[in-house]
Amino acid sequence: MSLRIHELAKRHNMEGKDMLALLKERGYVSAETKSVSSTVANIYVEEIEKEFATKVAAAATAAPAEPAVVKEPEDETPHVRSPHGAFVKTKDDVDREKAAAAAAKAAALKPAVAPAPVATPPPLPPRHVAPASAPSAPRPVTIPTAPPRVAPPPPPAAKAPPAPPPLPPPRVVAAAPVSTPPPVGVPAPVSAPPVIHPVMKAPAPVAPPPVAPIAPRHFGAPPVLPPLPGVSPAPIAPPTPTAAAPAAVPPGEFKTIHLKPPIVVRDFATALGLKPFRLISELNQAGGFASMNSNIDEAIATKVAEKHGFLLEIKHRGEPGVQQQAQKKEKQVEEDESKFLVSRPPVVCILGHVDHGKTSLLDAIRKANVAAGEAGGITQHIGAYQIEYQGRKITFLDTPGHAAFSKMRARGANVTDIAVLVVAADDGFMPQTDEALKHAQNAKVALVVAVNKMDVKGANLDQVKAQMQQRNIAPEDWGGETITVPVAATKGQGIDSLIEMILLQADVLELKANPKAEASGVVIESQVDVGRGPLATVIVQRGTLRVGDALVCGACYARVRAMFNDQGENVKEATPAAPVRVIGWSGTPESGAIFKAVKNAREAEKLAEEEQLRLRKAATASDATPKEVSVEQLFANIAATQAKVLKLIIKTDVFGSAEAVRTVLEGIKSTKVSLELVSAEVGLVTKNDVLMASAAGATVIGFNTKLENGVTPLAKHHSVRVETFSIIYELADRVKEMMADLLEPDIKEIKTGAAEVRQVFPLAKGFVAGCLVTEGKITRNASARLRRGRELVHEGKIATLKRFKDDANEVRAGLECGIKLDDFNGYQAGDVIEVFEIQKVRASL
Ligand SMILES: Nc1nc2c(ncn2[C@@H]2O[C@H](COP(=O)(O)OP(=O)(O)OP(=O)(O)O)[C@@H](O)[C@H]2O)c(=O)[nH]1
Repeated sequence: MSLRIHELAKRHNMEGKDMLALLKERGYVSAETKSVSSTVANIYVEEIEKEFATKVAAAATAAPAEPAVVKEPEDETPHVRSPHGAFVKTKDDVDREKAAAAAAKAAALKPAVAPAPVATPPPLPPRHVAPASAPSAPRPVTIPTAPPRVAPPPPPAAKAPPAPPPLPPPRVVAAAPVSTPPPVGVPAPVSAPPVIHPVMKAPAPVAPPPVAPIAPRHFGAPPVLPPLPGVSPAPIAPPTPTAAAPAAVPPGEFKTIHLKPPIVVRDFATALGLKPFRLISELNQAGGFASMNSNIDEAIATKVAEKHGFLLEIKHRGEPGVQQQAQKKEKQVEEDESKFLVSRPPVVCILGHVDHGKTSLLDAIRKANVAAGEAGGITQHIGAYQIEYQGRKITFLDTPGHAAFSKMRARGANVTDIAVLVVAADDGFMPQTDEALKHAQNAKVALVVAVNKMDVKGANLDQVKAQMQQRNIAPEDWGGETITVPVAATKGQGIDSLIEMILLQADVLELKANPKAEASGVVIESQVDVGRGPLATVIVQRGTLRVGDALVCGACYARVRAMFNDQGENVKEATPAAPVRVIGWSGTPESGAIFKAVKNAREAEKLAEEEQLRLRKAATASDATPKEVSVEQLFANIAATQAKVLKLIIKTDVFGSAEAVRTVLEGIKSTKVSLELVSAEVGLVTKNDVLMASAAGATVIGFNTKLENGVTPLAKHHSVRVETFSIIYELADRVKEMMADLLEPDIKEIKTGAAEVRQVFPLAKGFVAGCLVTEGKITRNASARLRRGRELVHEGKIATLKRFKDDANEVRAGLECGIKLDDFNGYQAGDVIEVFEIQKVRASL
């Protein structure tokens, strides 16, 4: 809401430009505002209205006290202060003046103020500034000090003392400019405008201090700020507290105010002791648009604060003070939490080289547990399980063994407290043993080495220990710190002591968690279950996870519908280190991802959506980023687009397998054929996968998963290849074959036989070579070449093959035969005729 300046002026019988000047002075419009058709905000319109109303009221109440004015003829200008501090007169004032002047005239018998201007009709609006071009225009200003020129000689006042002397000199000075047009506006109007007031701004040098004492009598209460130059503000009007506060602070006496970003107009105004609208006006003048809840730029806020006599200190988050406070708070939380910390079971993972016995060891441990009396439930593979040994629990991550799972293993090591490194006693350290050791060391987890297969021939514990020493993980009995346990997994030997050592290590680590905290933990693996939807096995690291909790995990969220332990039992809650399979996810969260419980499902969904958005943005941004391409790269890219592509849709049983397959496929390198994963998801191979493959020209690969009903006929109908595997090596080999099949086959020459020319026989037409077959067999119509020593003399086909006089289809090694090659006749004894077949073989990658 706003009002045009000229409209506002009209309401108050003012000229537009006067109103504009007034508004500018108040800071209600920008100093740059030039046009009266500009608008002024409603909030200021109201201020102006209030102000003018106050003045009218003040003037009205001041009227009865007026006689005093009569006694002060020198002060012909009973003043009301204009909204901007200038002196103005009300109609009553003018009437009183007239009466007073007449009385004075009569008394003083002195030629006085000319009545002429008074008579001049047009009720001059507020102006005292007469344009130079219109000197004849009726002027509201009369000069009391120079009356004789105009005034008709009035009858001399008998009793009046000489009147003029009391006139204060400034008034005379003030009068002078009247003849000069622009800067007039002098506070001495005798002739009066009928209405409230014109704006009469006293020029600085003119406005005299003597005026001051008079003013309050007629004063409303101008809420005005800047004290007029030359006019002491104090006696004129008690400034409003808000307006006065900033101006009251003398320079050098700055008070400091502390604010935290963002600096909001409302708060900032409160801190400065300003009314918000004043602050808004100042900010608007400084450029830009501010509203009550706008944030203010820190630099501008600092300046504004200084202007009002304050030093603004902005405390950013992360600044020492804030950080210290945060740390203190964190420490406090920790201290509070330490009260609730209780011992928790260790989380253990088993790492090692292929076939060194990880699975056997896990089985042996599980069996030991079963033997210890935990029997009953049918254990389920959920990626992790818990055993209880002598009343203490241990969580084992059931990690897969192949190198392809190294990514998951690496994450596994990060979730765990203790890594058991399995080393076969006969093989010793192998490449994957070192890789696993690296993961464990990077994850800074405690290490226990299980030297397995101690029962096999060739087991050499000392050799393994020596290798450990070389790797700076010397065993305890060799002066090092690494707990080393010899075991034979398949025979169950040493398993108890391995578990005891794990528990000992756990004691050393003093593993604790707060079961009362909000639940958080790590996803071990996830999959899609037909009927139950996405499932994820998680390990709770902190707090207690309960059915009904809302979880967020990256771009996925869940409301825990149900939870199952590794025995397949329905559980209502999971405490720290407990592995549980959670149902109720929106998708399949990634292995190794962190989940945490949040306030409610809505919050979880919101956070997950934000993450999805972030990921999408990141993907778009990376796609959009222009990359510098060299000419070589350009050609390489062109070649790449021409290269053959094998498109695959992968479906696996669990998320970890999908990653493993992906890793294996990434390992297939070829410059001729590239691989493109259209998708890699968890679940059954569905008809939808087939349709997608048909559209994309892809092949569907299932790993450890089955086909949905109807997939096979649909695939046949759409000529889509669907293949399933349960062994990852076979999958990799088959994919390599498929890739190679996309290439033109290589042509291979296979020598099938050779014959030596012994004698040359003339025929009716040409010659025939009498040969002895020296190797393989010679076949009619086979491709052949004739060599003489190293020289290739002729290449053609076996046109005629005779055994004695009869035609033969083939003649085997050790037999004699007659051979005629096409129309060749230049045989010589000793020549060798080689026979070969051309075969197309699968191209190499
Ligand atoms: N003699 C003997 N054989 C063992 C022992 N432990 C494992 N094996 C055998 O070693 C082979 C590999 O064992 P796994 O437990 O499958 O080895 P892994 O490390 O899990 O293998 P991946 O899962 O392929 O990495 C199997 O044939 C086991 O029977 C042991 O202590 N003694």
